[in-house]
Amino acid sequence: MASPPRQMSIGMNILGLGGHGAAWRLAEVPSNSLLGVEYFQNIARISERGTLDAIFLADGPALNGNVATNPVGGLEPTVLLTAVALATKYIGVIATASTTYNDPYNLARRIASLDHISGGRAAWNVVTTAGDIAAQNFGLTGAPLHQDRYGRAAEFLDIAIKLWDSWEDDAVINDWKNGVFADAKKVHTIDHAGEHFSVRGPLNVRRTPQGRPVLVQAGSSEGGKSVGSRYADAIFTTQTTLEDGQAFYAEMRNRARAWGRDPDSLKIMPGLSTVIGSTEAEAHARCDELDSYQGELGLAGQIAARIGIAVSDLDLDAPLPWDRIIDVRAAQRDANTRALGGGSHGFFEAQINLARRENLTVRQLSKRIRSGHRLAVGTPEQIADTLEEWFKSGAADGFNIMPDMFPSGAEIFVDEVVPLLRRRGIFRTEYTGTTLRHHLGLSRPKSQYEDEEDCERLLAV
Ligand SMILES: Cc1cc2nc3c(=O)[nH]c(=O)nc-3n(C[C@H](O)[C@H](O)[C@H](O)COP(=O)(O)O)c2cc1C
Repeated sequence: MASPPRQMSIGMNILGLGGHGAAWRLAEVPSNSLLGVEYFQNIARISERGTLDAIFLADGPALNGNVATNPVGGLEPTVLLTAVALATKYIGVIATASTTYNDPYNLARRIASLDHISGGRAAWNVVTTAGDIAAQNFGLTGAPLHQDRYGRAAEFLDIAIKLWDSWEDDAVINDWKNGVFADAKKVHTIDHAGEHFSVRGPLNVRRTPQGRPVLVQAGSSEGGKSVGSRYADAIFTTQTTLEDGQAFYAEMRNRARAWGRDPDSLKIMPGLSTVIGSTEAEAHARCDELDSYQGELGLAGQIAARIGIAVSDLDLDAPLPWDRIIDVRAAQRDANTRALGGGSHGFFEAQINLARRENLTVRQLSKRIRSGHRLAVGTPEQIADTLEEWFKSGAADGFNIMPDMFPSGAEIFVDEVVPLLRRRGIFRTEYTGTTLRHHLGLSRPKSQYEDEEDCERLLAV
């Protein structure tokens, strides 16, 4: 029987009041909407109307960014997404949480709770959290070294998966007449003793509707790619050119294969920042208006922050200072330094690759990147074209969309772009399941302890 046509996955990344740093200046809603749930529930309903796979919340345990010029900060994602899940029925909810500044038991429990409450729509975007500001909220002077962060992340994920598996699916018997609630042999301690953690288990939350919540991973350094290809169900990434997208996509599938995984079990979802207008001129006018609030230095400042060079050291009309860039990259690659303040290699590479491939000046580069991701400014057809191109040319299985402003940017995408993707046969016209794993085309994993049980049962024969 012919397999169903390959369909792309789409997440809606709710970055504050919009993916553009100046969104709050033209805000369609008051900035204190970020402290309520209605704003996020509304965007989730719009996204669900467009049969998107999930909404996504980035996060970090620090007040990052300049509070003098931006409404930075925000509600904690797992708490907020619980309220969003209750206001929706199908759309997935992806919460970002750090492996560096959490402990496995509590975080595994929180995400499992969200999966039960949402009826199997929860995902955890696994980050190790770059930057020194967060570190200083947890008794450290600076971000731990890259390889230390990812070493901890790998062990953290091992534990979280064991905890989520610690109740077998048929552990609960609920025989109230005879007073037997569960088969205790099917609720397992995990007895983990490792370099960073020791955790007894079991989890005090039963196995979730998805078996395990979906694991998303964001971080494209060597460590990030290793952890992502080994554990993640989906990768949120940031390539800015089609060539780099294709290279990353192929590399991650090969890495997954090397871990003994089916490469189709790993969905690659690059970010895309969008500014959409009914005409190209209208889209650019909308973008220029937003840009005018940030000014060229403000836009260049975002580039500077991600490459670890002061904006005052950049000449807007010149290319990036490649000699300095090479030094930063060398320091970054030196496992014993904390170049970029421990910042993201992924964002660093994404920016310099675009600048180098197209020989862009700083000013030109700053017009092509928003929130660290590739920026598409144009009509709904042009947005659908670039999504289709990346999807069909081996650069993406889906995308994490970051509209310039909410809610209008989400509405335009859902009402104007989604119908085009459907007509092209590359996106769903309706939900055919109720869990996020189903939407993403992922199977429901068995508990690792079932295998053990099966082995013991077989041995006992
Ligand atoms: C696409 C993308 C999204 C990210 N989102 C977050 C985030 O929401 N919160 C966070 O603390 N780190 C985020 N990061 C950074 C990494 O997860 C992590 O902090 C890591 O240290 C740096 O990433 P790297 O592996 O690219 O160097 C993101 C990185 C990428 C590439």
